Amino acid sequence: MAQAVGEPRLPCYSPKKAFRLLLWAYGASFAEKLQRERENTVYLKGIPFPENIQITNSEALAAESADMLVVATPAQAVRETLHRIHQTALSGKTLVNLSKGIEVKTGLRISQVIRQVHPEVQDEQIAILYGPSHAEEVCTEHPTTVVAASTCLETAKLVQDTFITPMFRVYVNDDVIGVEIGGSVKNIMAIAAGISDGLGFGDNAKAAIITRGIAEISRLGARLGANPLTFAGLAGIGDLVVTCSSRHSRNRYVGEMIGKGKSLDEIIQSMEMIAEGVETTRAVAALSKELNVDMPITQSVYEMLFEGKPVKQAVYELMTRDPKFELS
Ligand SMILES: NC(=O)C1=CN([C@@H]2O[C@H](COP(=O)(O)OP(=O)(O)OC[C@H]3O[C@@H](n4cnc5c(N)ncnc54)[C@H](O)[C@@H]3O)[C@@H](O)[C@H]2O)C=CC1
Ligand SMILES: O=C(CO)COP(=O)(O)O
Repeated sequence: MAQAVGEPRLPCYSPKKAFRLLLWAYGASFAEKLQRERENTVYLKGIPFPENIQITNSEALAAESADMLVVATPAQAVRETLHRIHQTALSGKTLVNLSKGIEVKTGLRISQVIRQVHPEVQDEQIAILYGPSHAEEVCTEHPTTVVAASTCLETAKLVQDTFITPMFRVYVNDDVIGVEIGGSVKNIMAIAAGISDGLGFGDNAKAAIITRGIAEISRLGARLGANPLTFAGLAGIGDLVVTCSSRHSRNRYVGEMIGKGKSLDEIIQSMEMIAEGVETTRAVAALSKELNVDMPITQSVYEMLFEGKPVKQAVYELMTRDPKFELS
């Protein structure tokens, strides 16, 4: 974009931080490819790695040499990945989770999975970094805001300090439950929003999904002990808006293809990347039943994805439920 004469120049490019980064990649051949090409041509083509990133396929090396570990595998793979790390490697270290989802086989949030696999890790060592942050925009330094949550504010602030740049603004929160529920359950709403797009519905329908979606997310969060205000924040409405409206969203894409009549299997086969909302729909549909929390959009997405309910029938059923009081 042309810059107007006299307009102050934005300090667009963040000063590089002096951290040494070791990226653990899944699969030896993928790790070698990344190290050789110095670029992730599969996921972020055209973005060269900064010089301070090295790649490894050794989880032992990655964990032992780090002061801070960042977990960013697909949610359902966090458990098996952490199992490969020896407990002594985590002593006194901060673990930052980016992975968004609820584990299907246990119904646990990712911080709970971390604690279950590594009981020696204390809650105070764990932080969650969530928010509206598509990698495609972060890596081109478009302004992005996220939230670092930990039960220990010092840990949240350490993560804030570590990740913040002029184009990547990090807030802190102590509501781990709210941040994890907001950032994970929004993926189900993104599938619903995509289905709406695939059916050719418009802005009214999208706004309805976002608004009734956050109501549903808040109900589940409140039942689990979250602070309701967190859902007005970056891992609540922020994450929800971006995922329901972005062209980068994989979950919205899955929904759009479902809305256009494709089967879930063929959509997933055709994708290189993970759409967390699919498995999280399974987990949250079960959790909402177990906890007796009314989550009609989640239930409907579950029926469309896994029980073959026709999309138009699902929309009709959602729209003709008993009339309700808005704030219930
Ligand atoms: N891409 C994005 O913009 C954002 C992603 N996230 C979250 O980060 C997590 C990862 O997302 P992406 O990097 O986008 O996914 P992706 O699908 O692009 O990459 C996932 C990575 O996990 C690896 N992987 C696959 N199976 C694995 C296994 N069994 N064990 C360990 N690693 C395995 C793959 O090799 C790949 O490098 C997800 O939970 C996502 O919701 C959060 C914020 C933004
Ligand atoms: O959580 C995300 C952005 O903040 C990624 O969402 P999608 O997986 O839907 O692309």
